[in-house]
Amino acid sequence: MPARLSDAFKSHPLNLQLKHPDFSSLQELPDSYAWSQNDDQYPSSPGSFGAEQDSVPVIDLSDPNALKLTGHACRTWGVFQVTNHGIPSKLLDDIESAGRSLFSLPVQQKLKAARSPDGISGYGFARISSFFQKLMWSEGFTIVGSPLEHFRQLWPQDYNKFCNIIEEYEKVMKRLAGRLMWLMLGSLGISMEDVKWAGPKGDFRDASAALQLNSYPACPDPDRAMGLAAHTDSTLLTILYQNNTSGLQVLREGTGWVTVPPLPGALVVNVGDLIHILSNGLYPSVLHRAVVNRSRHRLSIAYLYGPPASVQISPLSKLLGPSQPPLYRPITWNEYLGTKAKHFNNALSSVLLCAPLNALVDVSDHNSVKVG
Ligand SMILES: C=C1C[C@]23C[C@H]1CC[C@H]2[C@@]12CCC[C@@](C)(C(=O)O1)[C@H]2[C@@H]3C(=O)O
Ligand SMILES: O=C(O)CCC(=O)C(=O)O
Ligand SMILES: [Fe+2]
Repeated sequence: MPARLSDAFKSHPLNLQLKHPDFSSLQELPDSYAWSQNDDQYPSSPGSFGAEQDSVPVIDLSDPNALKLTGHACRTWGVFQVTNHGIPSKLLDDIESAGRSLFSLPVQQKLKAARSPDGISGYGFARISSFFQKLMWSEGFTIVGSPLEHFRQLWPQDYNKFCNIIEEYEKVMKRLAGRLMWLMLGSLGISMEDVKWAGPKGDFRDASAALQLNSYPACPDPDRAMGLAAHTDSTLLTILYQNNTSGLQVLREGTGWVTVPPLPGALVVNVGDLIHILSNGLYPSVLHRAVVNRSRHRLSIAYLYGPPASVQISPLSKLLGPSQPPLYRPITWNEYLGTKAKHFNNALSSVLLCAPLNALVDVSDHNSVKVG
């Protein structure tokens, strides 16, 4: 029986089944949602006001320099936005309205499609909620494999229409993700023969993925609430569509939290932990979070892209040499998700092989490998 992404959490069930609130009925922030500095170990936003030059790179995929620009963005930021990506704006509108329709269903209806404690798909709080004392001001819906059964529960009449949108969205995102993989890896001098699991056509045919719909309702006390706590994605890369409301922030060394502004038609691409491992730390995964605001409902749709579930991911041999020993041990995607479920933001260091001394210090501004 080959490994399946949907089984990733079978041996890591979540013990807390949280009660789901009706956000719109809350006029005040309940204490269970009020975060203080201690609830999040990361610096709060000093911001980068006016620092025009310190903004997340935007890459036009039709630019002849896209390969170089992508490599540079991955080394220095771990995140960038792409334009001219070829995803039809109608499809982005459709997935946004599907998300809107889902989250505006009555709580009782949404709970019919609740994620089970050891499952990956369904409605609920973000999985990482279990690592925090306070609740996050958000709800999510995760799709791995067919959403048919859950959608039948949510929309007994219209489930087909929504299934078709998801299917189409996953199809085009898979293609874009493969293209982005080659821009990222190509920039490191990696080609098809170096990545056997990319398949005979190099199209990452057997890649797996999860689709995460995130909803952040308007919040009566946004400065004390957290939409989605700081994390890195346990993926090769993540392609994020955000509606016209800002909230995504990335942690930039030396600057603090930098907002990734929604640009009409653009998509955000994050470097995930598995590219961090593949690139032997040359492309560090980016720590990011979502904040909320007082007046606007925010939606985001994350396409979480990973390798075929049973492939062992390890630093690419072309990137290794006598002075570049492998920093990480081989690990499959499922195994990594299990590690994340146990160690959360220390998952990457738990895969670290004995660290050479020069990896413990900053070797350059942004290429440092953090331990612990
Ligand atoms: C394939 C994935 C990646 C997961 C777990 C599993 C399905 C849902 C993903 C997310 C989506 C929301 C943030 C995150 C941190 C979470 O809580 O659930 C992600 C997590 C990860 O990137 O670790
Ligand atoms: O909503 C956002 O902007 C971030 C979502 C995210 O980080 C995720 O789904 O992994
Ligand atoms: Fe994320």
